[in-house]
Amino acid sequence: MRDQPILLVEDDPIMGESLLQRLQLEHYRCQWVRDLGQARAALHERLYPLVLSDIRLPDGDGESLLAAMMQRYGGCCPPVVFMTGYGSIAQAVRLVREGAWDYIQKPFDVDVLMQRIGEWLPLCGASPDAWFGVSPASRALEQLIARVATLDLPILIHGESGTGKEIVAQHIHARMCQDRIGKGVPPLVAINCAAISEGLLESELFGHEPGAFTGAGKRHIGVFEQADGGILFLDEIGDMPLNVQAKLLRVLQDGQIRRVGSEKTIQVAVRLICATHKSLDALVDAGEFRQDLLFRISGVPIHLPPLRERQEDIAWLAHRHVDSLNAKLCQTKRLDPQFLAWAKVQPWEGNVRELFAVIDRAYHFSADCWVRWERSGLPCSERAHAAMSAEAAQPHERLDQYLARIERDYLEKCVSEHKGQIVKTADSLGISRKTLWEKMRRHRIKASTAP
Ligand SMILES: Nc1ncnc2c1ncn2[C@@H]1O[C@H](COP(=O)(O)OP(=O)(O)OP(=O)(O)O)[C@@H](O)[C@H]1O
Repeated sequence: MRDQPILLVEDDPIMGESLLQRLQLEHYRCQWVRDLGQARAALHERLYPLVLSDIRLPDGDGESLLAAMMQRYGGCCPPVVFMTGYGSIAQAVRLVREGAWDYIQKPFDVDVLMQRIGEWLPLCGASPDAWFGVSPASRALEQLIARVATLDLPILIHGESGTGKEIVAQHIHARMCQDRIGKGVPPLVAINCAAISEGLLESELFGHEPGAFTGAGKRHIGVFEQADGGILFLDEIGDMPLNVQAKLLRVLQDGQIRRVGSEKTIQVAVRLICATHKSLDALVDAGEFRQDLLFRISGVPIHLPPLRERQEDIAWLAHRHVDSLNAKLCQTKRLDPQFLAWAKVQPWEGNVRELFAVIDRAYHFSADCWVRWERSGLPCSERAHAAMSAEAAQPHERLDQYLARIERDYLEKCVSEHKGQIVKTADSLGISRKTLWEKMRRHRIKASTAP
């Protein structure tokens, strides 16, 4: 939980600085913004597990912040706690009634605030739980999937390539596993109907007996049997030939399969999730897809919008992907805000798959700690230039704060890598032990940061 930054909205420089330092001392990551406009921009970029905000801001107040958050996230609003002076307690109480998480009255003991943050954060599970995205469309999708994940209905997912259809199937499988803790892991078997030749698809689905056809030397267990008791994910179902569709329909009606070359029927219990990027209705009209099969497989139809229609997800997905690359490669790279401004206006025809591939390239080619659009190898349109200029006009973090943050992160990483051994850490950094101690004291880094 401490890996996710808390958003601090505070216009008073002394209060803001001291809260920032204290939060960092407690090993929380924190992003400090000074007004409502900056808070809105920050909330647009990523999802925070907790927002700690002054109730009175230079360009608005608690009501405007809460309204902006509600409008942005609907019922999935990240928890917000207001810091309020004596004169605005009535307002704070009203805000809690309207959906704020809590309030704390100024002046407060910072130790008490830290203790309460420690209590609030584990309760803030709703927001970091976002697994698909933070756009209203993604949050609505997550809610729908939460409702249908445990129902015994076939699911039909429609969406362009790279929108995350398989991710949805994996999530439903994970939910199924949670429900069956202690009873073994149910299988999840995926097959791409477009990638298998017409002659082999039937055998891949239902299996075959030895000698069933030329080249069928050994018995083969098909994916229906492999997925018995779990989930079968049939990707690109729109590409399934009509004769196989007829056999699939029979299996779905009876719950029984017959291996190719066998007379014996086998009962299977499989939760079916189908996916396609094509319009199955159009295929039905064209006589290329059976309408009765379409009725059977579309118990719950789910549409995944393309990434360009859920722009708010871009920054969230991009940050998550960089975080996972950092974790895998033990790096501390960050996304350049200009990258995000550029990314938001790209068409992303390959959707999330393309976004991740571009980030991979920019990440690996970056010469410093920044993941920049210039390293993506893609051109910059006029629209993207305009978006980047607008981003550049936003107020930025002060240089001294930025440098201090970078120094702290780097020292922490080095101390941890050297398992807290000061002599080795100082040697690796090319500084004296005394300098290292002083820096650690200034940044409140403990030698016990080591694992
Ligand atoms: N919401 C998401 N969160 C995290 N990763 C995602 C998300 N959506 C897609 N991805 C990533 O994008 C890539 C493509 O996802 P996935 O294979 O699920 O898409 P798809 O719609 O099934 O694509 P295709 O139709 O081409 O098979 C994968 O690397 C996946 O991890």
